[in-house]
Amino acid sequence: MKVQIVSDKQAGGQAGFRVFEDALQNGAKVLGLATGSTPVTIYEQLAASDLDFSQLTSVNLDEYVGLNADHPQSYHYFMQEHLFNAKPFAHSYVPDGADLDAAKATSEYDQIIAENPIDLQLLGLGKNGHIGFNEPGTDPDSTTHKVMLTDSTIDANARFFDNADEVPRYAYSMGIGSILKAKQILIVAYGEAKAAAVAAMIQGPVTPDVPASYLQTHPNVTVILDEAAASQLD
Ligand SMILES: N[C@@H]1[C@@H](O)[C@H](O)[C@@H](COP(=O)(O)O)O[C@@H]1O
Repeated sequence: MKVQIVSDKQAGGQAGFRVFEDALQNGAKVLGLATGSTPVTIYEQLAASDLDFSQLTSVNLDEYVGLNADHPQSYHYFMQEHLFNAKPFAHSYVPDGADLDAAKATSEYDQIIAENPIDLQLLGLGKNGHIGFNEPGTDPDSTTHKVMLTDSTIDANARFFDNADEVPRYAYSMGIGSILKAKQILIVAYGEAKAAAVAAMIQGPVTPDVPASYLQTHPNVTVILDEAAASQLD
């Protein structure tokens, strides 16, 4: 894993932007995208750049089950606001949270990933070491699946909703196995609250207790951290 430590989120946005720029220069055609607060500064840089995504495909990691694409807290809506309005792709895929038939929604998404192998996958990191919505205990070979969110993830995401009762209890998420198939992975984390998960991801054992630790098994991972997120590394 290549670890890059930056001063703050703005510098992280620039560093992340350069990883995208290099990937595009090297011919990347399919970008795996993520939501959450962490990628926002990268999307600001991408949106303001002269990079052209109009011939590319994006594939997002996850979506809440039960939210329509036009719900302001859906990940569809987030992507529209933070990137796609400014930089439309030829095709953008996000799991269909409005489809309550989990077997159908997840198998259709696996088909999309199979047809669009991901060149660069962007990831944020959950405080409990989750990636996408792959909570601790998830099978490392998992493909797209329906996830019951943990209380810690519901609490962490409650800030985006009027109250915790409104946070959906389930999500569709690409699996750890799907994520590890990407040719290149960029994972970003900021702040003290992520420090323990960062140390476990990079220096701990590879274990289902820390889904992000499986990134140690991937040959091309870049990690961007601010100093607070890096503070528990040896
Ligand atoms: N499903 C998302 C993850 O993809 C994200 O990485 C994580 C961290 O979010 P944040 O970047 O806001 O800290 O939260 C959510 O659970």
